[in-house]
Amino acid sequence: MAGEDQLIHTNPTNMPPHPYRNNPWALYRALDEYSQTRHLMNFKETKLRVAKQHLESMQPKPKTVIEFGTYVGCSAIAWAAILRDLHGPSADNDIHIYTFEVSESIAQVARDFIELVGLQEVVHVLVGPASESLRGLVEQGKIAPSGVDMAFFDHWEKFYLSDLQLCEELALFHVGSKVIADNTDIPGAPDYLEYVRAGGKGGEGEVRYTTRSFETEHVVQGRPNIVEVTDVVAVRS
Ligand SMILES: C[S@@+](CC[C@H](N)C(=O)[O-])C[C@H]1O[C@@H](n2cnc3c(N)ncnc32)[C@H](O)[C@@H]1O
Repeated sequence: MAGEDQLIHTNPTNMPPHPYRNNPWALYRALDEYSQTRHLMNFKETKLRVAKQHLESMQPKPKTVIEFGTYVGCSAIAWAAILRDLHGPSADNDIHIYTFEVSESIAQVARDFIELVGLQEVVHVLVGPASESLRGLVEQGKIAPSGVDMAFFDHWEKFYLSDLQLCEELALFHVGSKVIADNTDIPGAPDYLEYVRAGGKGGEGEVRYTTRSFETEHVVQGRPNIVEVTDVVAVRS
């Protein structure tokens, strides 16, 4: 090999490794930092900390997360990193993040980031309205009844309540599952909050919840932003 051929061969292999390759937390932090000065919708680090504590306290350890609203994959990458930290990298084929994004072009950015950090076996991006994607996963047997350990709501707030009720209809929760929701205060999801604060639909044999609003260090419109953490305390009988 000589001349041009040699250059082509050695150049890429001599390049320094990409700083985010196989490093989910480094990419999450870089995106979070970027979001502090530029437009990027993401579940901020100060809020993620609250959610992370809840996930770490779960017994048994959570393995399956569904996420409503992927955008560029920042929070999906964080959920996968948290689960991998909890179970160790050898458990990659046993942990799953299913994340739903309506925009194909945005989903492609997320897939590229997910691949860059080496999480393509763990994070599954599904394109289309979240409710349709979720039904599809259940029909295909990819998510079993009682198979969701945590559901994260971070798409458009008008869908929070109906999509939570779809999870109930599909019997996805078990006692101890968590439902975490962003932006319930601003822009606001009042019907969702009213529902979880009432403990659910009510009535014999229905899914029941307890819920708490956690103030975070992330300030929006002069107030600490809320993360709503809801526990499933009873499932449909
Ligand atoms: C706030 S961003 C998600 C941010 C992401 N969870 C993160 O923290 O990195 C909301 C995303 O939800 C998507 N979305 C809104 N409604 C949706 C729906 N019904 N089904 C699927 N995706 C939806 C939007 O296109 C947008 O990309």
